[in-house]
Amino acid sequence: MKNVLTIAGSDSSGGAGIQADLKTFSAHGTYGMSVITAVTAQNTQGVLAVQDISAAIIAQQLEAVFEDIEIHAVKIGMVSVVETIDTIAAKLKGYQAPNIVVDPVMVSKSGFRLLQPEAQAHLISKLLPLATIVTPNLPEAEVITGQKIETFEDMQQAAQNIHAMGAKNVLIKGGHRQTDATDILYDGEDFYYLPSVRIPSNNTHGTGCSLSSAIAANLGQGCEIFDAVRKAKDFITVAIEQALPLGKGVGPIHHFYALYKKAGLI
Ligand SMILES: Nc1ncnc2c1ncn2[C@@H]1O[C@H](COP(=O)(O)OP(=O)(O)OP(=O)(O)O)[C@@H](O)[C@H]1O
Ligand SMILES: Cc1ncc(COP(=O)(O)O)c(N)n1
Repeated sequence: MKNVLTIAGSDSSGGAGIQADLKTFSAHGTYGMSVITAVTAQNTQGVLAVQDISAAIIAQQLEAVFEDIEIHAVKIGMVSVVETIDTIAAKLKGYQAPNIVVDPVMVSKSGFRLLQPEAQAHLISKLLPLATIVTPNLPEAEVITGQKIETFEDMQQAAQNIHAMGAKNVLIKGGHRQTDATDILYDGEDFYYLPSVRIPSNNTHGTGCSLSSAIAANLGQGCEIFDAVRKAKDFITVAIEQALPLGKGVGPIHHFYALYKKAGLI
């Protein structure tokens, strides 16, 4: 059994954040752990409030898990503020954490800001150089690079620019494209297209969180980067196809569909 850690915010409705990450780790047969950076009061309709956790408690959560349990991969999601980013960067460096997946969460699907504007540059300078892979969606890639992204060529250019900022691998996600949902992986040498049709679903809450967690679980289990991303893309596509129409807004995906199906439970 491999052990995977998520460092992220809590989503009370269970569709995104820590809850999505832990479900994804379980669905991949890994042992999941969590360091909570912020608590959000959130549901399928939006984010009502956020309370950031203090840097001291974040540091202690990190110490508690790293001092005790071997960690094979780490996923970083919502980091909110500058102090949180500094704490995470220092601790991950100190513990020489392997297989770090950075999901540069900035704004929720419902439009709520989950990363303070003054923390954006900090995320780029402190977390990207630690990343085995960084997984921006199109708006996040636009903020990180300062360029407009519309075409596949734009996505490739953005991936190269983000790679130059220190991330070993870059996955530009295509979930915000109009025509399809093709993602592009860049490993510093080659581009790999992960094509997908656009599934006409409203229930895509937490897709980015779950994809990055699936990549972390796959890396923790020993996959090479392309395989880790390809398997995660297959996982997320099925989970979106079988998404759950819960709540009055953007519902969650079905993390366990593939597992239940294999076990003959559905
Ligand atoms: N409608 C869709 N059909 C097929 N795949 C999708 C769809 N929406 C998202 N995806 C896929 O889900 C993954 C997450 O992409 P997306 O761009 O939605 O991330 P995100 O905006 O960071 O997600 P979130 O902020 O909801 O966590 C990508 O692999 C993307 O291609
Ligand atoms: C705690 C937390 N982390 C991340 C997201 C992004 O997910 P989405 O874009 O689907 O709202 C979120 N809504 N909440």
